[in-house]
Amino acid sequence: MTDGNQFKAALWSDIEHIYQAILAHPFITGLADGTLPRPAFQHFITQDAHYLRDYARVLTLCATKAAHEEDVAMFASHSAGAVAAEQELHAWLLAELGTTADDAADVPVMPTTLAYTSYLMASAYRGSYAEAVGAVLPCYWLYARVGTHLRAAGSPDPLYARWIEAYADPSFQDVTNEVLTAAARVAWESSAGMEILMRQRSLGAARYEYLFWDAAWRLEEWPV
Ligand SMILES: Cc1ncc(CO)c(N)n1
Repeated sequence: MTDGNQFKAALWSDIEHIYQAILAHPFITGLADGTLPRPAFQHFITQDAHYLRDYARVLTLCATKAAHEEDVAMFASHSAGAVAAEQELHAWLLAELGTTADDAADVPVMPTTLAYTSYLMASAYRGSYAEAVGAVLPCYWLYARVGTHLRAAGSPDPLYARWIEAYADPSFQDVTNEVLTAAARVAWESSAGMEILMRQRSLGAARYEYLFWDAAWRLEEWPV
């Protein structure tokens, strides 16, 4: 029931402090200035490859729940195309890091990765279309914003620069804008109560986005 632009502004104001915390995190500042230790980057890419497998499934659930056929097609295409492009990038980065996507797939899914993908799965399976969109929106939005922010300075490390380029790329900005448009429309078509649930799902996902960087920085493993 809220106007689209107003709703987008509300969603961003909910998560902006998390975006600022991400930009200030040593993982991100290290990507930009090239000081991020390679093991932390490898941990991140390895866990992100696990993440993307479930993320693709979650996007198909968004497609299934969508009310409008454009949204069905959009989420199905992101699940198949956009995620595949990221997996290709990851396979290339893993090769440059001296390993392979197959070997990375054998590394256990670490606690934060499991928590985040479980959160997305639960939001999409159990929630409404609005809640499912709320949960996936920060995945797009924060990466698009982080990529754009980092591109301004680039990175002296060629692998980190390549990663930054992928998310600053207009194609990633385009898919993000498509989902923002869908989010604004579903809010407009939803009740005030559902808008609140959608914003809660988005805030939770944004918190996991922060934790995901932090887990890589800490080289998180299962303590037991
Ligand atoms: C954890 C995470 N969030 C968002 C994206 C962007 O799709 C990604 N690759 N990984």
